[in-house]
Amino acid sequence: MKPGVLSKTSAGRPAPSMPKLSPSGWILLALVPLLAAAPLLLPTYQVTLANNIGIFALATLGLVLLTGVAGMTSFGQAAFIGVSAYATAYLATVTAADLPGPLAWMAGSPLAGLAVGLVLTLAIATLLGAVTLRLSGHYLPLGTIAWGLSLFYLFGNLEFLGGHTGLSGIPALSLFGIAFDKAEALFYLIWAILLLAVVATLNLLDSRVGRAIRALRGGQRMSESMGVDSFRAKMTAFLVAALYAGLAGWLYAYTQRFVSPAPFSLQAGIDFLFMALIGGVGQVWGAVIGAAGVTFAKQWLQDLLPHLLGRSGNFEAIVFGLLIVLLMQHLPGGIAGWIAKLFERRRHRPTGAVDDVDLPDAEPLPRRAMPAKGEVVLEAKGITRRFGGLVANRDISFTVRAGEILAVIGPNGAGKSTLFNQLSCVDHPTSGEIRFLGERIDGRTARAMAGAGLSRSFQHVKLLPSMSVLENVAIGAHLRGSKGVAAAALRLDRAEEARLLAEARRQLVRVGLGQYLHAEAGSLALGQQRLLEIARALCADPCLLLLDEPAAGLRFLEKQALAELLVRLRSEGMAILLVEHDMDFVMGLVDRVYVMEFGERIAEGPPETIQTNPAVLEAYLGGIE
Ligand SMILES: Nc1ncnc2c1ncn2[C@@H]1O[C@H](COP(=O)(O)OP(=O)(O)OP(=O)(O)O)[C@@H](O)[C@H]1O
Repeated sequence: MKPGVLSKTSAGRPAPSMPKLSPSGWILLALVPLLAAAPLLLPTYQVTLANNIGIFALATLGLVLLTGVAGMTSFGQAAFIGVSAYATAYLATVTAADLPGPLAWMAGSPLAGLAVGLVLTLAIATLLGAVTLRLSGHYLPLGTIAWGLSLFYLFGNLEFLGGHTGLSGIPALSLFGIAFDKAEALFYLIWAILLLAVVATLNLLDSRVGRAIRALRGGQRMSESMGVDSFRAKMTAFLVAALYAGLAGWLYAYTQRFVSPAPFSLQAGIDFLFMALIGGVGQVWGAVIGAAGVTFAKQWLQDLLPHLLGRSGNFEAIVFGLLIVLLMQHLPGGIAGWIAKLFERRRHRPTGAVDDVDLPDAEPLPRRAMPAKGEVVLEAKGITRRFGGLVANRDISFTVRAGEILAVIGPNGAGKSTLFNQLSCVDHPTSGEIRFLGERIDGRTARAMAGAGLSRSFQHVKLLPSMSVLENVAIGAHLRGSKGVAAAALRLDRAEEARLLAEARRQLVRVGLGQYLHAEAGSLALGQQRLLEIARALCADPCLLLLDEPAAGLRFLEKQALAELLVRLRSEGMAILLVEHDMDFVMGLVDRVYVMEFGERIAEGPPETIQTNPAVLEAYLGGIE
């Protein structure tokens, strides 16, 4: 075993003697020699087809990230390719005299075409993203449709871009003295870029930023509460997708040596979505499979159908549509998803993220300064929350101190959830103040509070069921890392990533889930999922834990384990506030109880006095056993 590498014996499995190759590693190992030999063995016609597949796969890869992983549907991928292809074609065909003086050097330069194409694509994506990504629902798909349509007509109407006839006469690509004038030479360039993009995407998904992007599918309330900037994560996915489209556009211009508006139409944008869907939504290799599948299927239908149905109609589109419907019905995860299902023993990494390798024994992350035991951590001062005429919380005041557990109880509709939402900064009081470590926090965002040391769990468990337990918990440590997209794509984040995962493992061991690190989170029992949420909250290194009905749905032994954990956390100086229905659980555990009814306080004190308080017994109709 390598020094500095922990075996998985803590997870109950034997220590492997050498690092294992990931499934993607095996695919690459098999693919590289095949790709190296392909142009030498295949006829030029098929090499050209493979070049098209490579370019389509690059654009589809962006959609896999954007639509498959991050859950944002875009019809505009073809339009992004068009921007870059036109920029490349224009600069490749324009003469120096036609450009303004300082830009004259760009005429005929493929690298200038690449740079301008990428800059334009990213600038437009930034603008479009800024307008649509903050909006929920159908705004992004609609925005990309509008953008795809308008760009298509723009290309056709701009005189200097050749109008509907397009730009032709693009010279063969020549880079650093190497001529890419034949399909075979272009093949190596296209597939090298594609494989690099695949590896960069796999790396990105297997990182702190990648987890933030993948967490978008689990609902933003959860990820924002863990300190993830959802808008930034969306923008990252959007820009990476646009970057791949930009690269595809540059390659397209030099492969076809001619550009016109038709290949960048809305229809083409839809075709790219089909490629992503057929290949496998969320599967990085699905981009390659989808691009190849759709290209071959279209080719095959074009050859076959005229023989079967005659030459009078365009039947390919109809048969192709039917094939897609059938495929989606029978293989909703696409072809790559189906293959992954066949091969993977545990399907917990749909995006090809962290492989089942040992967790490095990393240096612990720095911890925040914790308040001294007894110090007031949270203070509610006269909180009132009105919904129109309804007063859900009226003049609520209490404190929670470091090393103390406070339970907020009350019958249904008492206003507990409303209070919890305000304390966790998801909602804000109509009047009154909330102070955290002495600072006023009402009005702040849940994300800001995650950074300040307030961490929470959810009444209805919010996790990413197809992600591993370890990765789910590592989302909690998001703010304790700082490496960005480039570092992740280039694998320069490994030391930090090791520390984040080691922290996630430490918290999982702490809550008693140490043997489930690599299990799919969705496969855990509800009680274990609640513990996972607590481990995720602890990963943020909080000084205040807000737990929303943590014992709901738990079996007796699970409740006992949870109570033991909370007692341990309290003894370590954690301030804990829990909203709970389960009286047995609360009374045996907490230091103080705050009882609400109809939005108001009816009692407050230690469990012993609360249990015999007449107002409380009355509120609970029948009393507490
Ligand atoms: N967004 C809202 N708009 C209008 N009324 C609301 C809203 N949220 C809560 N309420 C009302 O506020 C009151 C308190 O609701 P709340 O969900 O806080 O109670 P609770 O004690 O958490 O109940 P339960 O134990 O059933 O979850 C209820 O009458 C509820 O209908």
